[in-house]
Amino acid sequence: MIALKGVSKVYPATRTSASVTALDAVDLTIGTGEIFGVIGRSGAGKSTLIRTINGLETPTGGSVVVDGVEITRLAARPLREARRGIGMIFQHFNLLSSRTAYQNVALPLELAGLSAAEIRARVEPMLDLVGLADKRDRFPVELSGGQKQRVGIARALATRPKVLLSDEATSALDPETTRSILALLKQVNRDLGVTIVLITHEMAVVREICDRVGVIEAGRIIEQGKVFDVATRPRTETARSFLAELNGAALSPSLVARLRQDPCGTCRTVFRLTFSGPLADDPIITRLARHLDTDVAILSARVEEIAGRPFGTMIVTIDNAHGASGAAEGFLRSAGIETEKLGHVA
Ligand SMILES: Nc1ncnc2c1ncn2[C@@H]1O[C@H](COP(=O)(O)OP(=O)(O)OP(=O)(O)O)[C@@H](O)[C@H]1O
Repeated sequence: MIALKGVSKVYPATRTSASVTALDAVDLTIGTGEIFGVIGRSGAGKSTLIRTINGLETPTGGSVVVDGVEITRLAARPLREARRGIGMIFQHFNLLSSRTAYQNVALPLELAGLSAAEIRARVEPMLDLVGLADKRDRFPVELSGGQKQRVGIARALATRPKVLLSDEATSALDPETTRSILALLKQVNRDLGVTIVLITHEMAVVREICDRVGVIEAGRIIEQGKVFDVATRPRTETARSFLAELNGAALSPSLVARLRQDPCGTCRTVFRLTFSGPLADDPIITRLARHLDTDVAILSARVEEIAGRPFGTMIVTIDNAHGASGAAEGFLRSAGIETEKLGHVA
C-alpha cells in the first residue's frame, strides 16, 4: 500500500541556522491492512516522515508511492485527489472551533463537492462508528480530548480513505482515553480494512496496536520488523538502548556509575535477563539460587505484554564466589533465558 524508497529531506540553511537532514535515505514498505508504527525520539524525523506520505512535505530525494500513485510528482489538483485517499489525525485534533462535530466531519466532503444528502449519508454512520452520535451538534469546546479525537477520526475517515496517518494522536490524552482511542483505531483497521501508519514516542502505543514497527533515529530507520521481534531482540545498539529506556529495562544511573568491566574479589556480577512466552511464568530465579546454592539479588524487574505475548526483563546481581556467576550464565542460557553480562559491582 505504501512504499518509500531512498526518501530524503534536507531543510535548507537559513541566515541563523545550518541545514538539517530530517530524513536520510529512508526505505519503508507497508502492506495493505497493516498497522505500522514509527517510533523515535523528539527531532528524529517522525513528523517529516509521515508528512511525506500524504505530500504535506516534499522530499528532496527518493520516491513515495501510495496505492500505486507516486505522490512526490503530483501537481496540485491530483495531489488533492490523492489526499482524499489518505486521512490524517493529529495530536491537537485540528478541529474548526466554529463548526459542530457534524460540520467538522462534513468538511472534507463539502470540499469534495458532495451534496447535502450524500454528506448526511456518510457523516451519520461515521459519528455512530466513533460513538458520538449524541454529540453531533456539540462544538469542540464542549467536547473532551478523547471526544475531539473521535471527531478527528470520523473526519479523517469520511472520504473513505485506504490509509490513515496518525501523528501522535494520543500524546495529549490520559492513559485510559489513549487506550480507548487505540481500540477505536484497531476497530477501524479491522472493520474497514484501513492501513494505519502512526508515529509516536511511546512504546505502549506500539505494543498495544501495531503489527510492525520502525525505529527512527536522526532521520534513518535503524531497525524495522514485527513489534515483538524488534522490542525483544533489537539488533542495533542504538535501538537496544532506546527501547530499553522505553521498556523500563534501562539501568538506573546510580548502577551505571558503579558498574565496572573487570571483576574484583568481592564483586557481584550484573546480568540483564530477557525472557519471553511461557518462560515469563517460570520461577527461574528461585531455581537458579537453589541450583547454585547462592543468592541472587533482583535490582529491577518487569513483565509486560507485547503483541499479546508476555515479555520480561530483569536486572540481577549474582555473587561471584567460586565462579558462581559463570555457572549461572550457563544455567540461564540453557533454560532459554537471554543472558547479557553487563559488568561487575563492588
Ligand atoms: N520546516 C522545517 N524547517 C527546518 N527544519 C525543520 C523543519 N521541520 C522540521 N525540521 C527539523 O527536522 C528534524 C526532524 O523534525 P521532525 O519534526 O520530523 O521530528 P519528530 O521526530 O517529529 O520530532 P517531535 O517528536 O519533537 O515532533 C528536526 O531537527 C527539526 O528541527
